[in-house]
Amino acid sequence: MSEFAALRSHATRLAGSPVSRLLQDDPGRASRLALRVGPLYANFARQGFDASALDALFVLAEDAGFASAMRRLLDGETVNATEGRAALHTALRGATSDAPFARECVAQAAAARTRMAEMIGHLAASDVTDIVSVGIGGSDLGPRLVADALALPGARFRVHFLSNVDGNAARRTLAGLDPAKTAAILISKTFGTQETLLNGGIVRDWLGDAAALDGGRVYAVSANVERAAAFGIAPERILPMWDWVGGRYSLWSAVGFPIALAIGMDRFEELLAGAAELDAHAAGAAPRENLVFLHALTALWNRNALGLATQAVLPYDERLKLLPNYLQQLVMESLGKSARLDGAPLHEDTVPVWWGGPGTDTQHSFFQALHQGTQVVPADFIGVVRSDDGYAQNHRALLANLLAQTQALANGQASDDPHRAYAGNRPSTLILLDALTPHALGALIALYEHSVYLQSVAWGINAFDQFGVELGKQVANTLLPALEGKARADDPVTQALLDEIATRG
Ligand SMILES: O=P(O)(O)OC[C@H]1O[C@](O)(CO)[C@@H](O)[C@@H]1O
Repeated sequence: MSEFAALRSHATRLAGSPVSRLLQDDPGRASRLALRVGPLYANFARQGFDASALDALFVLAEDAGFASAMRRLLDGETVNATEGRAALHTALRGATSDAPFARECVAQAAAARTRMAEMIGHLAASDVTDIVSVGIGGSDLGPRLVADALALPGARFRVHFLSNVDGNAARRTLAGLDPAKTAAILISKTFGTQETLLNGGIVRDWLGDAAALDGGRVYAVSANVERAAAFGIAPERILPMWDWVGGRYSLWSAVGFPIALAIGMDRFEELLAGAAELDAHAAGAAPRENLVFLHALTALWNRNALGLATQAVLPYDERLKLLPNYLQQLVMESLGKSARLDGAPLHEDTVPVWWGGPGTDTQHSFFQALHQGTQVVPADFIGVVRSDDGYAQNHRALLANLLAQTQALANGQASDDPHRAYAGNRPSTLILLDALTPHALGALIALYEHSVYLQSVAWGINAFDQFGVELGKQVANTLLPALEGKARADDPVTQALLDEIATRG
């Protein structure tokens, strides 16, 4: 029997044992299924596995080679086999390997940070007050999340993010900004992304003569210096990216330039240190004490043993409201695959659909479905123990709601009235940050990065390519002439739609 089949037989055995019963039968469960790593605490006691199912999960971890896979990642081996590359985002935040290539990458990352700090100093000495960061996907979501989560009132720079090719995004972003006090950063690993080039052009034109102030107010972060230079950005204002870092794993690199501008270089370094703490833990902790292993195994349990098709992420902190958006790319672009590394088809389901939003708002939108819908949705609840917002009563209410929801989802409540009955047994993991510091956020994001990687290892897929997004881009390019009326679409439905647009346009 395969490890996955073994998991399913445990799920069948446990079908009549809801989480509330597992907790009754095993009073030590609430504390035994909890782990702490630095600023993170995670409790898995409300997930549906018992001790022997957990044993089976750790057999899977052993057979899939979780520990050696972590080592291969950190040592810079070619874990992105379909593109023949390493995925050394860990080298951006600390020296966790003695492998020569990994050490060389650590040095390159440090040199880029030094240049970035110099640029920040230069901007700080200017009269620039606002920064427009132009990028999309991995060149946007991470910086946007972290800047939004950690920027403090009264920061030296206001940082704005522009991603969508919809011109309304540019119009809204630039409204109210003064070109004489604004600098722009174009972030694109390839410097070939349609959205970023179009929006970058809009911002450059909007800056007008101001673009040349202070020796140049348009910066780039890219692995393609030639294309960035052809766009008109001087090489001394181009920070590097490398093919050994995937876009969605790149916020720790110079892609984090807007983060460092928003929160300061010192706090950016703290963010990296938090991630490095998780890197060391993931690579060094024993399997049973390894938070990353347990998080990944829980995801595999819910997906492959229980067959649950979606996963919610519910941050109970307004500052983390963009975390679900960020995780959607990290998880679904990494794990949305149907072919194994060797090209063979997969016989297990891979990524569930990730979705979510911040509590308590979402309690008043989609939580009804979590409590009484016919689909069981496992959830990661994320809370912050200490808050410095100055509203202690609100914070207690926030935490009370967080704890109440996880409890109600797990335990349910019987009623003779089916409309008022709660089935319970809805799995969740509760992750608590001591406080929302750069260090803790770095650790949290690294936890998800490594959990995603280990899930890919269990499924035998590549977490670091994204060929699935290419076809749509190619088709869109072929349709540009059709939208100008200069060509016809090959596809009859698309042509009918083009005709409709032409009639109404
Ligand atoms: O940084 P680039 O090259 O502009 O790419 C942006 C994003 O586009 C994608 O290729 C597809 O969404 C992502 O993987 C990437 O993060």
